[in-house]
Amino acid sequence: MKYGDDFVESFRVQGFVSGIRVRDRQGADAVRECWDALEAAEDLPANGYSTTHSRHLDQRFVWDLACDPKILDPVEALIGENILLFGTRFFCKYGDSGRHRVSWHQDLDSWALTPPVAVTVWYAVDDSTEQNGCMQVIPGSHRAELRRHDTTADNGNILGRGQHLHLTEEEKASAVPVVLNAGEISIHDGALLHASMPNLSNRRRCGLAIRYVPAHVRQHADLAKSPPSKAILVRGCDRVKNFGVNHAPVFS
Ligand SMILES: O=C(O)CCC(=O)C(=O)O
Ligand SMILES: [Fe+2]
Repeated sequence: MKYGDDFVESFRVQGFVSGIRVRDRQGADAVRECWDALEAAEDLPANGYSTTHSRHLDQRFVWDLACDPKILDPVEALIGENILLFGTRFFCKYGDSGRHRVSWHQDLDSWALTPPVAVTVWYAVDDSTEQNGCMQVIPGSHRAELRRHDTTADNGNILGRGQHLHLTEEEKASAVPVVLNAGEISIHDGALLHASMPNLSNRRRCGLAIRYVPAHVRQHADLAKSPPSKAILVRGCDRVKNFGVNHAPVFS
């Protein structure tokens, strides 16, 4: 099996994997063109960054990525065969602004999940490098407790609630960049400490975060800090229906 014990063990120890190619060059160009078109059609702000949520519900290219076996196969190896798509979000930082960034955080902080199990796939729409502000992660940090996040207003921080964590200098020094070519993904554990620094280049850096949970998790909607998820079954079966039944979008 392609995603066997070594793959799972590496994820268990490090809290992330990266460099998995899910679209060839032509396919990656097609995704980028779809994002370019969406950006233009909706006049998504180009004054530093743009971000938009849940576009798997109305954009076929996002839905197709979220259901692609090339993505679901490694996700299945990590969270099991019954998989709910929990959410999607574009994170796009434009060059030259040198200000917009994603603060240090753990994804699970917002979601009130029991058990706290979730993974985020980050699909590189553009090449993502240290110069244009690729994601940074702290390997192994997912094995500690979830931390209490501060929420300080800071309009350079792309995260909606301004949530952030203060890291020690030692922790920051252990961060590693997750460099990806367009068409590749990384996957990180919902408890992993991660961030991304400002885009100091003149090249856009767009990525699509795709979140998945196993069907057995429960969300305490009253405790969640972001809107409750309308999670959709994308592989396997859901016997418990903790999120109700949310239908897949239909595209004409
Ligand atoms: O795209 C980024 O810079 C950060 C993404 C992120 O925080 C996530 O995918 O969970
Ligand atoms: Fe995140």
